[in-house]
Amino acid sequence: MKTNTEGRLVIISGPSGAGKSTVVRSLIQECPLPLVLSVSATTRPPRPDERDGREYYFLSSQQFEELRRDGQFLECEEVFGRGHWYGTLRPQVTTGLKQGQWVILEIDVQGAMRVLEDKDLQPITIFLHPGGIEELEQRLRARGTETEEAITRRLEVSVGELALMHRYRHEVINDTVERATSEICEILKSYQERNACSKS
Ligand SMILES: Nc1nc2c(ncn2[C@@H]2O[C@H](COP(=O)(O)OP(=O)(O)O)[C@@H](O)[C@H]2O)c(=O)[nH]1
Ligand SMILES: Nc1ncnc2c1ncn2[C@@H]1O[C@H](COP(=O)(O)OP(=O)(O)O)[C@@H](O)[C@H]1O
Repeated sequence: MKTNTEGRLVIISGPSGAGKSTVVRSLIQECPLPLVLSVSATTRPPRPDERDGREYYFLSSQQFEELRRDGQFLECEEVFGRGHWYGTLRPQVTTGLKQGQWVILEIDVQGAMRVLEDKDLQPITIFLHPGGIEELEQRLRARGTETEEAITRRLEVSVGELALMHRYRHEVINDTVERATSEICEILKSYQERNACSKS
């Protein structure tokens, strides 16, 4: 049983372009809980506005493989099947939880399913999506970070991801960043209250 001295694990998934990074950034700023983002490792190249250690730890395939062999990943996946690997670094999670933080994993659906296999972790699971494929496509294009081929691939993958939405405890529509942030914050606060009740 989790207690509120221990921190919680929070998984936020959703298709590429749903607004996960934007909403998570806003959540960490606005929500009065000790939230922290687990910074994943990836072999994909950084986008122009991304910094090593902030959005991701950007690693070579060899560095990633070494960490994998060393058991440093809680889970890792080749997302989008294009040779780019992503993984949750175990120390990011264990250190945060020990310090009483609520550690957010912004990870894909397959990675989330792997984390759910560990019955001790009891993550709060949230699926974020923009309400429609057309909106998703528009946001991906507006972000201007992907090639046409990458956008097509991401939209193809999103169909499979949306089909697994029912595996998440909460579904949140990112219509506006402010509203989605507020809804997720309320969801998380409801768990804090449950934790407090289970202590008495
Ligand atoms: N399994 C897993 N997926 C991750 C991890 N980090 C990021 N992802 C997912 O990888 C996918 C691609 O991320 P990214 O390249 O940043 O593109 P974006 O989602 O379009 O911003 C998204 O679904 C992320 O949630 C991780 O550590 N593990
Ligand atoms: N509620 C929203 N309404 C309109 N645009 C949004 C909204 N949330 C995010 N965006 C924009 O959509 C694009 C994708 O958001 P991003 O956070 O990068 O998505 P993800 O991390 O899920 O791939 C970005 O350009 C972002 O500014």
